[in-house]
Amino acid sequence: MSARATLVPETLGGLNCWRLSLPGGDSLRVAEQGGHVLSWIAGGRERLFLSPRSALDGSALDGSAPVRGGVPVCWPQFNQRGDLVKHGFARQLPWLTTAYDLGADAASLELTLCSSERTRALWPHEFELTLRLLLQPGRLRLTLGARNTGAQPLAFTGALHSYFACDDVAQASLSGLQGRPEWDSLTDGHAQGAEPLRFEAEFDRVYSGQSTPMRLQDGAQALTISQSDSWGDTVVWNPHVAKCAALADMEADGWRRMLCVEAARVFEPVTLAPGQTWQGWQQLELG
Ligand SMILES: O=P(O)(O)OC[C@H]1O[C@@H](O)[C@H](O)[C@@H](O)[C@@H]1O
Repeated sequence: MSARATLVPETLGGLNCWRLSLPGGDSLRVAEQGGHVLSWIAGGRERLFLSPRSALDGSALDGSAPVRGGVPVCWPQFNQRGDLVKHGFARQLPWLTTAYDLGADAASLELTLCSSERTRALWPHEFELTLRLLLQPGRLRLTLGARNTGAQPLAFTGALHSYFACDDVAQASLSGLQGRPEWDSLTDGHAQGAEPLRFEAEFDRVYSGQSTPMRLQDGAQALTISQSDSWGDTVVWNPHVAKCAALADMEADGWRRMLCVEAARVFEPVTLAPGQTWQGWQQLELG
């Protein structure tokens, strides 16, 4: 019989996690807190950035310190575009593990966050949010699904806020956003995406319009990042020196080792009628 994928519980700091591993060596570490992917090892190398100063002690559970790195699930609000806590509450609440499937060449894990007294105190809506992680050799697909389980319409924005590991972001480039409408949140300027993007200063921009696969080149390493059109926007963020220094959960030179490329819904909220569902994915692939 051929070897199959494994799913093993482990802890990181004070967080309950799962390690999902393929027989070929690729693996994923996911925390139940936030449904937060903390690590993706593919091709023998860590592909996600996780700040060593990140709060991994569960302090995020009181809403004060989300984990810095990996793939935070920002929902039901992107950034400060609403009355909720920045980037929404989903990244700071405990999720449940609801399904898994362990094959020889593929494995998946599903985590779910449902509305509760705690979420209703923050946001008066009934919902079911699922994150399905599909791991294959050299590839990870993250699919976020939202269902309105209440009797009233609900509207949300959000993101899969992926932090990619870089050897040196100042030498890295991101291509695939050429010509897309660009909004620079630092200057409030509008332009069109340049080809390729480079990161020599603080960078915080939103690209709207139809997405095509992007390629992150970091030295000899390349990653193809794609997303479903249901997201609508792509956010590219790097804090650079000064903003990084203001983030207590980042090391001084942490900005050099990361680039966020986020599948996002920023400008136009998704509205779900009672019973309606929405899905959006981001896929990461070596090469
Ligand atoms: O520090 P946080 O809440 O995780 O947010 C990080 C960044 O997230 C990005 O998505 C935003 O575009 C930035 O403006 C923001 O600073």
